Amino acid sequence: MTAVRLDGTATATAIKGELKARVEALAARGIRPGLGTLLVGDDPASHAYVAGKHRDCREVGVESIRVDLPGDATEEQVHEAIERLNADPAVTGYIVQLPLPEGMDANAALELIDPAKDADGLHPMNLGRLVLGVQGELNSPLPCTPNGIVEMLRRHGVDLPGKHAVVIGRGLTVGRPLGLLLTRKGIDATVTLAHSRTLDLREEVRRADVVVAAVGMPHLVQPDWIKPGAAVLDVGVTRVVDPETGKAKLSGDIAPGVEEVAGFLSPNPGGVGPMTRAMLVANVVEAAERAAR
Ligand SMILES: Nc1nc(=O)c2c([nH]1)NC[C@@H]1CN(c3ccc(C(=O)N[C@@H](CCC(=O)O)C(=O)O)cc3)C=[N+]21
Repeated sequence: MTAVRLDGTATATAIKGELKARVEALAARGIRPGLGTLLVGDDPASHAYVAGKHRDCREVGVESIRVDLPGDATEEQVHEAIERLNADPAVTGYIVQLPLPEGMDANAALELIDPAKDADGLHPMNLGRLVLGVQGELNSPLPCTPNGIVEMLRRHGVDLPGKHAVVIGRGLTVGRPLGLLLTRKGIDATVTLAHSRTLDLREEVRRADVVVAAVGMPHLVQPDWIKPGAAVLDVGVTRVVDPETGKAKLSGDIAPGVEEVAGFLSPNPGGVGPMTRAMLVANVVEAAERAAR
């Protein structure tokens, strides 16, 4: 048996097509959504991610505004850049690309974002609304990766109500908010949020109907951990240098062979990454629609 592929690239393309129509409807009313990105430093992975976000915007007809600061920028300069993005009327939504350089306080930066322009859904007010809105009734932007995961499962008909989801990783951008989203009324999964101190991770994963691995430990999840037919989503990425060739390649958290046991598999790359970017554009379009009402 081979798992059905949860194709994030194709799903994201479909979502972007739907967003393009909504952007055209806004344009007809004279409204132009614009995504800003603030990137500090020269991490090559972060540069590649940000470039992808601008490419997505172009495809959908959303304006994009790029602010890059050098790696030795001071915290004050970063905060000033955030204030300028808050004030710029062309920027209807924006993100502060994480991680910030060592020693810089990411939480302090996130708190400065105007919650109405928070395209990542990571401002404390929007995270608070995610906690408060048990039924999703508060209409606030959702963190892009969790939202992309749920949307991918929904579009592939993966059944969630009452099912047991094991999320591995408790980070700010994936695991922690995903646990909240999956337990929302209407989604209704039963969630185990596992992490580096979980005692018997294999046993937890064995009981899962849905497994989301977002830790950044290459090939952590093995085929004999998977309940036959489970949906498995690979979110973590690690750059692994091949000792023989010296070349870096990307490795996910899911080991080869899992596709023989799982019912659905979201690969990495080509899975949750493109979905994350599509949901970012969706947040910007939704914020513009919300502001227009
Ligand atoms: N404020 C903030 N918001 C984020 O959403 C955020 C962040 N910081 N920091 C880093 C992580 C990582 N992230 C990815 C997004 C897309 C791909 C993606 O599209 N990956 C492609 C491959 C792209 C490539 O090859 O470089 C794929 O999976 O197929 C990957 C990773 C967003 N993040």
